[in-house]
Amino acid sequence: MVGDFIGHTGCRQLSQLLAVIVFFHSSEFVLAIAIHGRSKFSSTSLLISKQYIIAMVCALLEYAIELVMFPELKEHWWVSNFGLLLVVIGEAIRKAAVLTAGRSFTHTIKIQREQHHQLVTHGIYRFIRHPGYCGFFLFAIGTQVMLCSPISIVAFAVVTWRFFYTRIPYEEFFLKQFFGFEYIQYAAQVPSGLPYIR
Ligand SMILES: C[S@@+](CC[C@H](N)C(=O)[O-])C[C@H]1O[C@@H](n2cnc3c(N)ncnc32)[C@H](O)[C@@H]1O
Repeated sequence: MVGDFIGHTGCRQLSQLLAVIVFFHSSEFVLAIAIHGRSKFSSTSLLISKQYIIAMVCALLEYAIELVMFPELKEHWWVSNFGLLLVVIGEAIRKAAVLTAGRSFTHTIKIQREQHHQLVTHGIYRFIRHPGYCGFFLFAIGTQVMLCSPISIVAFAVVTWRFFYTRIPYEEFFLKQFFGFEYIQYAAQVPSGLPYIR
């Protein structure tokens, strides 16, 4: 019934979106529990905020309007498949970050150093200072490229970039307090992993 209304293209692109979103959030949740334990569980581990839901609803609205008014826009399969590739690369980078940093990777920014908190500079952190954010950035844009939604591609890129533009200096303020010169030296040598963020 719904399939008849949205057609083959809509069915495929929306089911791909649902699959990657469900995989992203459930794997973040499972990894958070595996690494930090059930006692540290909070809804933050699901990474679903009000702003995130609003962004996704707006993206779905754009998709629905374009699917009806400009259906040919959604038929650019090489664009859509490139979006899926971005999603997969983004996921791989992010999960590599979570697994490499282990207990040092928390979903909320630590403002006080905990005993187990070690500076991580190996694995993927040798090449990028913020692989978790870089991965999410690619993932978020990839979801909209996958849907061939031009407005949401730009909106998701701008909104996530702005979010990390303020979050990274805040996070690094505390990392410098925790690890001092070691972090300053590390930050001077390794790029953030996000465009135009030093
Ligand atoms: C959501 S994680 C994100 C980590 C990192 N910004 C990234 O994108 O992969 C945030 C927590 O990771 C910690 N953190 C960030 N970089 C770190 C590093 N290189 N070593 C240890 N802890 C780090 C911060 O103190 C913060 O509490």
